[in-house]
Amino acid sequence: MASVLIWIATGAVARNPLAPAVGRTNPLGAAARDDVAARVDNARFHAEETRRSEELFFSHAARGAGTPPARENARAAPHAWDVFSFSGRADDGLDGAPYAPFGTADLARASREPLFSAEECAAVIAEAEADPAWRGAQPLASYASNAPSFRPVRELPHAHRWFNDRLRDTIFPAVHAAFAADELSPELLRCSAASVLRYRATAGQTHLGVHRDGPGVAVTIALNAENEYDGGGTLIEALEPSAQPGHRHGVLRRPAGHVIMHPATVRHGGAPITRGRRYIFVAWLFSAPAVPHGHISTQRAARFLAAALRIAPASSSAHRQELLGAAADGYAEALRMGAAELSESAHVGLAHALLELGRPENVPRAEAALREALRLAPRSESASALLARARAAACSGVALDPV
Ligand SMILES: O=C(O)CCC(=O)C(=O)O
Ligand SMILES: [Fe+2]
Repeated sequence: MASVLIWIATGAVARNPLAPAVGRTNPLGAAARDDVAARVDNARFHAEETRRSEELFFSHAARGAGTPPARENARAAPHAWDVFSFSGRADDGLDGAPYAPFGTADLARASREPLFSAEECAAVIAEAEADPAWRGAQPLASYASNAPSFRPVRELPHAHRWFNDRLRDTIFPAVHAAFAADELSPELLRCSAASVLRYRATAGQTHLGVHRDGPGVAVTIALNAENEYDGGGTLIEALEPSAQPGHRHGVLRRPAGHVIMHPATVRHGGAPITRGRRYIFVAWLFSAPAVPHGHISTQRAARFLAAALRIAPASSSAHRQELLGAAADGYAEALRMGAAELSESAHVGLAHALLELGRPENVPRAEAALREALRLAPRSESASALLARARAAACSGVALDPV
């Protein structure tokens, strides 16, 4: 599901967007809502997410007025960053244009010096490895089929404390310094989730397909030495054809303690490793005041679609059709809320829901949505696959076969 905004492995979307509907007799009652109601629901959802993040992770909001800024900025300044830029060609479809609040030079950043010592990185790995409770990626996400296993940092008490201190004295200031946007000032930044990831060649956990997270900033800390694995690194799709120095075929690879940051919504992935293990620490940050309406509505629609797809099409279940209708309405809402500025996901989701509904009259609308998705992301595999299915359905002129 490379093009769907799913934060795998990480719990960055730990809260269920359907949550506001829980407790109602008909959870679909909230599906067909007007945009004003949607905005109110989304704002409430975002406020809850912000509060949850403040409980789990350091933030200046939670610190309380008057607390001395211990070690503030001790490590953050002034690190040099390699800067990777958007192509500026909005029609090249490989993230040709930045999303607010980012600028054209904000495709990615990679540190020129380590921000963390090899010892503190090794301590994070040691704690994660001390207990074998690693988790696997969501099997449903097709881009995650060879994905690394992961441990949320909240399960690792020492790493959690370490990370909270580093958010304050290193990471928040570094993000602000690197991206220079008022919306990303340390006071406004929050962390939605953070995990240790482990790629392991012998276990077939070799790579993470291209996807989008977000919105916000993804911060990736390399935890182990580069000579402990072959291949690997953070793949930034839009960099692949680029002549900018400092990457190889779009892959940013750095020694332990270094940091790679990018707007979480740029199409990116984990490049395949062919030997050894690669450990990284990934944190997803967001700006507290901005309610990402398009994103929240997309996630909500995705839940309806996922619930529908868990019901066998052959059952001809009315509930399945109802869920698909709610998903299509939800994606349409997301598009009205600006979802397409962040991602092709809402177009892909809309088309998917329409095709699953199995009514020939929906096929042209699905095709139009998919053409738009492919304009935004020509390499989206899910959009291409669905477009082929829509065309086959249009030719046959009969109700669609279920996938
Ligand atoms: O392996 C990497 O550098 C990318 C990881 C990633 O994109 C993710 O965990 O969402
Ligand atoms: Fe990611």
